[in-house]
Amino acid sequence: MALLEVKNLGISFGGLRAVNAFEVKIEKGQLYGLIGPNGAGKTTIFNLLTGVYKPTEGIIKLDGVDITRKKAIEINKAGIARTFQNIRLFKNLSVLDNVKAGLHNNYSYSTIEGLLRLPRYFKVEKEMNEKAMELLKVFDLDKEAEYKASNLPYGKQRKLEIARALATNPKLLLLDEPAAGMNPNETEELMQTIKFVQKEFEMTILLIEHDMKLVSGICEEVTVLNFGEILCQGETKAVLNDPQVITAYLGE
Ligand SMILES: Nc1ncnc2c1ncn2[C@@H]1O[C@H](COP(=O)(O)OP(=O)(O)OP(=O)(O)O)[C@@H](O)[C@H]1O
Repeated sequence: MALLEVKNLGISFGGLRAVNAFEVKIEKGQLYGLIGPNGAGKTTIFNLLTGVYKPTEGIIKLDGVDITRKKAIEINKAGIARTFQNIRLFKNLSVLDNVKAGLHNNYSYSTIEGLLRLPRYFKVEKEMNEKAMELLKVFDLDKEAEYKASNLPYGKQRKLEIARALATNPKLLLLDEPAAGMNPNETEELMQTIKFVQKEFEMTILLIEHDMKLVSGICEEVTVLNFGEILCQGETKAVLNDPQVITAYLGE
């Protein structure tokens, strides 16, 4: 059974058909790419998968469970986490607290336990600190744990966003243009990090990306969208060499 199975997904905004008949099957542990020109509908698909938008039609199944009409918070709890095209960190919180914010899905104490600083509060806080530091180490951000998130350089802010998404303990991680605004060295490092997350966390990852080096370097399969429709889908190398894709998208 595929971890993510999407059938006949569509959404219209007024007269605009932003996504039409979108289908995909992503297996557990796969690294999958979603590509296409600006305005093709990629981010809209992420918004549909995460419950930000409700589809006009179609079915979304995560691990066999229909999550199509669930609320965003329920979908996150069911196991889908994401990062955004424009970084959305808690800028004034520390790097550590940003990751801890993601951990609240899985660690909790009651308001009373928190207010009265009961033993459970200290136990849970200690566990959360340890877990958050573990995650920060993975991303080589542990030395900056106490920095304000907004003071991190751009490439590190992007990594922190991924760390925070992983803190929610997802089954599926959605990355929206993770390499946007990065220089080639940062992109290269990010590619290694994404591969590492896939292996180390046995994570299933769906990413939107314009950087073809990144896509061909790490994605096993891709779907190319064009005007909201699937143009081509399958093994990355074959898709990127498809004449239709080259003409419509790569422009070569
Ligand atoms: N809330 C909305 N209301 C109206 N139109 C929308 C809405 N969200 C997206 N669209 C439209 O849907 C189409 C697809 O947009 P989308 O942002 O998904 O494209 P994209 O492939 O992610 O593009 P990019 O690579 O530029 O981020 C665009 O024409 C966009 O203007």
